[in-house]
Amino acid sequence: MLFFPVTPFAADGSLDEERLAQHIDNGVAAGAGGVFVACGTGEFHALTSQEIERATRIAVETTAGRVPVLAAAGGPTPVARDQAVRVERAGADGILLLPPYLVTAPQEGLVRYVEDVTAATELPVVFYQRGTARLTEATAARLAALPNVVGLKDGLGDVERMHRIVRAVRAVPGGQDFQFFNGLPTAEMTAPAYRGIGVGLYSSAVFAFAPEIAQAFHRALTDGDEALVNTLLDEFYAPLVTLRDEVPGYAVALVKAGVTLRGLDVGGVRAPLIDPTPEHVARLAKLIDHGLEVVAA
Ligand SMILES: O=C([O-])C(=O)C[C@H](O)[C@@H](O)C(=O)[O-]
Repeated sequence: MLFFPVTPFAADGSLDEERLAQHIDNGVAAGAGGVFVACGTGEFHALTSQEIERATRIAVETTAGRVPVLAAAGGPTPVARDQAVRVERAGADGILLLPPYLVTAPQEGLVRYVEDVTAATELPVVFYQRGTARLTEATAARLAALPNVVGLKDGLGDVERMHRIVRAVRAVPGGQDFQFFNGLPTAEMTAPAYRGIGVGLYSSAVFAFAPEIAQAFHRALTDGDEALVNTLLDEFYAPLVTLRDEVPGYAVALVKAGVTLRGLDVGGVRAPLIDPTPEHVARLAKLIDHGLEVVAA
């Protein structure tokens, strides 16, 4: 299970370091195989580079070598290069590189962006295609051939594009070792389809607040327990996605509310996201209770 922790904020809006350490420790104890700190679920878009470095250091200290830690870098090229240097200095094992935003770049420019950022670090890098960064299979194969690019995480949900990318990268020498991740919001919902195109790894935001449910789903999918996969999709994940889709940004805000519901107060989200309404939190609480009942049965 790949764990994408939230970033807790204190009442004054600052990074709550103690709670971040506790949250990460809880996730590792619950069986996380890797920690991706300060990424999408961790409100990368709302953090300063100093906070990203600090959060990475906390993740490294808390995990203490038990599992690898990857941290985010992204945005404008110089900022992303600086963040790459910072997370390397903080002890991360790898980087999740988020794309530049506000621009639609040509394929050549995306390659140049990844080259420029990866040149600032020795760390292995996973590129996250989402938003306006949409790779062709030829570009993906070029990225996969770069010395420290080890993986591609997909946040677009264009299955045909991703299928073409997987096939193109796998066909080049060394491409068999390249890692693909399903990084869509509430990735379990698309996990069966992505397995079908050779993308077995996925990031689970649900793991952050209901590791029991995320683990049970992952086991059921791996073991071919279709009945449990379908029950969890129908009775937990699909209604969760319905709730998530009612307000933009809930893919993150609901996760944070879920962590607080499970007993660790991680505070609210930073603008421009908004916290779920009390009615939505109550719906989330019910869903979590039901999901836990299903996996305990
Ligand atoms: O960068 C991120 O935080 C993600 O993409 C991870 C999420 O875990 C996403 O896959 C989800 O919502 O399940």
